[in-house]
Amino acid sequence: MIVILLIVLVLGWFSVFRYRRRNMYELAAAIPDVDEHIPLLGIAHKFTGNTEEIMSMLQKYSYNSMKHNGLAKGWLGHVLYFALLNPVDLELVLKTCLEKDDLHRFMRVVIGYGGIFAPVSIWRRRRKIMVPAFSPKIVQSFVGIISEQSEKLASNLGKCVGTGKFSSWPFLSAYTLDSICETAMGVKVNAQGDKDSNFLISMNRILNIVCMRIFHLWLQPAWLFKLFPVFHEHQKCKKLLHDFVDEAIQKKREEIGTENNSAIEVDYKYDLGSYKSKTFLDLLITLSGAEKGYTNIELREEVLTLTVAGTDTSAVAIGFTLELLSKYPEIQEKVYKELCEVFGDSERPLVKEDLEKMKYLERVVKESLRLFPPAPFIIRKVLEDITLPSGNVLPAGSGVMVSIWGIHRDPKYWGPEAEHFDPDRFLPERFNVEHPCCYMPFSSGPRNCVGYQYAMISIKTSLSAILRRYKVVGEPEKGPVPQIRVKLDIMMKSVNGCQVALEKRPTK
Ligand code: HEM
Repeated sequence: MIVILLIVLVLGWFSVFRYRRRNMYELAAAIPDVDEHIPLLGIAHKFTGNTEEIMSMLQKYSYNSMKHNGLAKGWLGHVLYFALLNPVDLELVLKTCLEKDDLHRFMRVVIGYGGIFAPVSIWRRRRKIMVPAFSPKIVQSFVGIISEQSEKLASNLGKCVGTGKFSSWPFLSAYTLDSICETAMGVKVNAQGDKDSNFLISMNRILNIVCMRIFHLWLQPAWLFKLFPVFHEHQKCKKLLHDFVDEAIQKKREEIGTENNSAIEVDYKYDLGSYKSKTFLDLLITLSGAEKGYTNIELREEVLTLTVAGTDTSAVAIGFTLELLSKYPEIQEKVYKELCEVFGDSERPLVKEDLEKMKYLERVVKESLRLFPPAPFIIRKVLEDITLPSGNVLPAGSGVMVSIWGIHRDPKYWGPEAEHFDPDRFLPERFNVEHPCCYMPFSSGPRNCVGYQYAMISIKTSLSAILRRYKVVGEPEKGPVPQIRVKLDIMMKSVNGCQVALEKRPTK
């Protein structure tokens, strides 16, 4: 009797649930599926594999969506998602659906309401404060620090010359972390000098755990997550990151106080006193209204956001570019020739005037970001029904996965050679994509990446420091389509950790 009652109750609840969402089911029915669905689970069972398999599934769905004019749907259990890669439609989505998808909540647990993951109500004010801190003039004032860190990177890589293939990832992520921490907080983390840097280890580990939570349903509910040993590791890493940033904020507040009293004290542990240009932390304190502005917690959230948003993304871009150049030696030689023209016989570090002269390197980086965008998917929430220019309607309550990966490889916009590695497609006389959203490694619309100029400076500076000194060697690619195995680990990363070998270039 009790069993029958339970079944009736469950069926009743299920019918009411479906009835309330009838609008969603009706609208979804008009849009093709990305894959075969099974009852109740939809396509959720396709995401139980490792991070490489998950990435390959999302690539497959991007290609399937391409076949349906850039829009197809998939149910993850009761949650409806769309894979979108039509530039006209996605421009509207990125302009109007500003709320991030619920999956971002696992990141919020770690870094709070910093810009990139914040709900719209909080994000608006934070974005207004963040944007002026990234003005071209301010970003260019960081070239000195970035160049110094790039020289360190090149010198560290020197230890791997002639040792055969090695993973360049640990070198690259230590470089981007050091650069970000110095420009964001004015703190020398020295991850490049200390491969056991607690900050770097904790950041990598916590991102890895967050990724596991996103894809492993059993780690999602907070109460259940606490029962797993990984929870304690998560808390330990989080505490270390928070304490580190809090201490830097405290020092900075004291430093600003001392500066106001016109006596500058040097803190040797953090090296704040020797710091000439303003850090992002200084700027955020000032731009938010000094003492009446951000609280220490808000500052921590913003600084952590910059650290997370700016570290792996740029490191991934540098790594993919190195791997690509190792596969296409003739393209690498053209880069080297350009660097010889810019630097001549000198071994001097890069200065900001050099950046504009590296036109070919810039095209190589752009092409690398097109084929291997570090953030290949953006997921937004649909709060109200939205009619797309293509005529389809996305129902309220669904999520949209904008596939940057897909749009960058769609032959409809990039021609039959869309997947070829061809940096010269970015020559001004050749570049003629029909819509600006056909190329958007840094996203588009009001929530696009504020750090894109910073990223381009960091990527070009480090690559030039490496490629001036070393020839990057790999297995030459047999055809024009580069084959690099990728995985989704918050960012899209190379499975082999950007393996290359290095040969020393002759000294001038
Ligand atoms: C190659 C390197 C980078 C790539 C590919 C990249 C890409 C992106 C993407 C796709 C977004 C998401 C936008 C959206 O949801 O529409 C984003 C947001 C953001 N990025 Fe970057 N990024 C890079 C480097 C950086 C750097 C170096 C910084 C800071 C120093 C940075 C700071 C941010 C911030 C603060 C946001 C949040 C913007 C907001 O929500 O208002 N990024 N980035």
